[in-house]
This record gives sequence, structure tokens and C-alpha cells, in this order.
Amino acid sequence: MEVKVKRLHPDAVIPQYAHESGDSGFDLYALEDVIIEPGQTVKVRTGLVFEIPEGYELQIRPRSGVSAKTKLRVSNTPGTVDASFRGEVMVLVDNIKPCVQSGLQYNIKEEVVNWDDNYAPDSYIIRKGDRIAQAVIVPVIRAELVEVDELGTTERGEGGFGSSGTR
Ligand SMILES: O=c1ccn([C@H]2C[C@H](O)[C@@H](COP(=O)(O)OP(=O)(O)OP(=O)(O)O)O2)c(=O)[nH]1
Repeated sequence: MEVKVKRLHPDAVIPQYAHESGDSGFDLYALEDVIIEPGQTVKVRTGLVFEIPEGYELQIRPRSGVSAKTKLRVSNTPGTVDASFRGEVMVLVDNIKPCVQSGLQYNIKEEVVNWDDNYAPDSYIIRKGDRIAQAVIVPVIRAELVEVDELGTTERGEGGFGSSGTR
């Protein structure tokens, strides 16, 4: 399947699947440097516009490495990029690191990059070209939603939210 992608900036990186086959997704690259302070949510530019074929969507998901190594999280995972969307794809990222006033600033490898009172403590810097998230193209079903008075019964019924216990 072919998916058209347009760069809004010459520095935007056209993503590729890392392996010739078998990868579900391709990484999304930050277009520019962004500092994220503790508790902050930022929109990270990719510099890319996609033309997703009708019947599909692009989902933005976290990279496990970034989640395992840092306190950066994709805010709205999975982010939905609609087939009809012709704007720049942005990645919403939260810094959930509690601010302990350490004066340290980290990069996405969780290496300390600054120790300087000019930087907000416990902030992260995402550098231009960092792979901050991944994207997966998935089929979607557009259902016809029909209002009714009665629904079919099931064994589970209304049980949910831990009703079966945790073990
Ligand atoms: O992480 C995301 C999520 C969404 N979008 C873009 C593509 C998507 O098609 C559009 C709208 O997203 P969504 O439907 O999640 O936003 P909404 O809050 O429901 O706003 P809208 O009223 O614009 O649909 O924003 C992104 O670039 N990144």
C-alpha cells in the first residue's frame, strides 16, 4: 500500500520502516528542539502531512524505549490521525517527572545535558531529529450507529472495572 507524505520543512524526516518486513510501525522524528518542563505537555512538530487512504487511520504510539528510559509519555495514546486530515502531524508529549528542584535537564536517553539555573529543573530537551514516537497505519471500520431500547444480554452484563478481581 502506498501512503503519500509531504514535508512542510526541508529538515523534516520522511519516516521509513526500520526493517524490511515485520515492523508494525515507523518512527516519527522531532522537527525542532523542544524543552518540556515537569508537568508540561507540548506539541512536537514532525513537519509532515500524510494522505492516509480512506478506510485507514494513522495511530501515534509511544516508543517503548522512550517510556522505559524517561518520564516522557505520549499524552493521547494512541493519537488518531484521520484519513481526512491534511494538517501537520504533531506528537503530544507529557513530562511526568516530578519536579524535585534538582536543577538537571535531561535528553531522551535520560542523560543529564545541563545543570544550570537557567533551565527549569527536571525538564527534558527533545532535540531536532530525535525519534519521539512511532506511527502505525491501521484499518478502521466506520459503523452505522443505530439507537435501540434493548441490547442483547451477556454473562458479563454490566460487570467491569475490575469486577473479576486482580488474580
Ligand atoms: O496526536 C495527534 C492527534 C491528532 N492529530 C491531528 C490529526 C487528527 O486528524 C486531528 C484531530 O485529532 P482528534 O480527532 O484526536 O482531535 P479532537 O480533539 O477530537 O479535535 P477535532 O475536533 O479537530 O477532531 O489532529 C495529530 O496530529 N496528533
